[in-house]
Amino acid sequence: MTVISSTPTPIKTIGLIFNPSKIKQLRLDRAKEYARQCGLNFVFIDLERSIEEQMPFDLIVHKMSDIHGKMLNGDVNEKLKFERFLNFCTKHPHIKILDPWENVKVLLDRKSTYEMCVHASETTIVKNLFHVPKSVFLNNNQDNIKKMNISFPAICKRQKACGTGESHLMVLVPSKDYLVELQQHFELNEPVIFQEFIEHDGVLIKVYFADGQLFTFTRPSFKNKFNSIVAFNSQKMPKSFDNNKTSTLMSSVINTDISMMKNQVNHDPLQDIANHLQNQLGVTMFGFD
Ligand SMILES: Nc1ncnc2c1ncn2[C@@H]1O[C@H](COP(=O)(O)OP(=O)(O)OP(=O)(O)O)[C@@H](O)[C@H]1O
Repeated sequence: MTVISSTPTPIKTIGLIFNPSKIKQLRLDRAKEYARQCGLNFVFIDLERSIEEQMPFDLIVHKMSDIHGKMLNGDVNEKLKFERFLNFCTKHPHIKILDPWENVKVLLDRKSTYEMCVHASETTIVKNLFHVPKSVFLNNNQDNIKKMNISFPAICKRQKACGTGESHLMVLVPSKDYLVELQQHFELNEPVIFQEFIEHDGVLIKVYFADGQLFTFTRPSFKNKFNSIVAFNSQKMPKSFDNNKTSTLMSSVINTDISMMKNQVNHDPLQDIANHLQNQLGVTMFGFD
């Protein structure tokens, strides 16, 4: 008699720290079943109680920046959760964290992210591999604003990259004449960044990078010309080229053009850029446009 024994797939436990809206948005509940088939056990970590009691974990994936943002806004409960997470990481250095808070925190600020990206662009083996739009940082949206050495159109963003809803509210500025209108969109003493608008014919390539693997998506974006101030939420950009979902400021190319564009995406330089950024930023999962 022949006995065939099938070796069970080794199960690794991944602890996930995401707020309920992110779990919904990323459909992590549904991903649980798929993960199981891949030998992964997804566990949603509850930061309201001891993380040790919820062990074991082989890896923890988190979006602590959301909790950090609320903590900075004075939420005491979120502060406790944040501290619980940091203490846990210190006490259990053998558990891999995606990504360590030390490395993630640099990305909370658009200025430090910008500086790292500029540094990466200047030190790449292949020079001119990527271009970081020229940017000027100001402590508020009116100081020296007319004198800044930047060409228009430009885009004005908050220096804080995440943590609050406002971090994602941005404004397109067609020319210097419109700078006065920014007061309606930003608090007077809010640090901002003015960045030159890079014409991209209304089409963006979103690149997501996870542990060496590249995923690209084509998304609608702003047309090259706009004649008034445009305030928008970067989290609510349309995901498809459907004419009904894009505004008149957005491109509305037809399906055949999109598939042509997708085919034209050259993955090799993108992979090089992602590798360089990963070395520079020290994070495993990130995205860029
Ligand atoms: N310098 C620029 N030139 C042209 N378009 C830009 C520029 N900066 C941003 N955009 C447009 O605004 C969108 C959002 O900007 P950006 O990607 O910088 O925000 P983010 O901080 O990465 O996003 P989020 O707020 O969602 O985290 C881009 O996807 C692009 O459509």
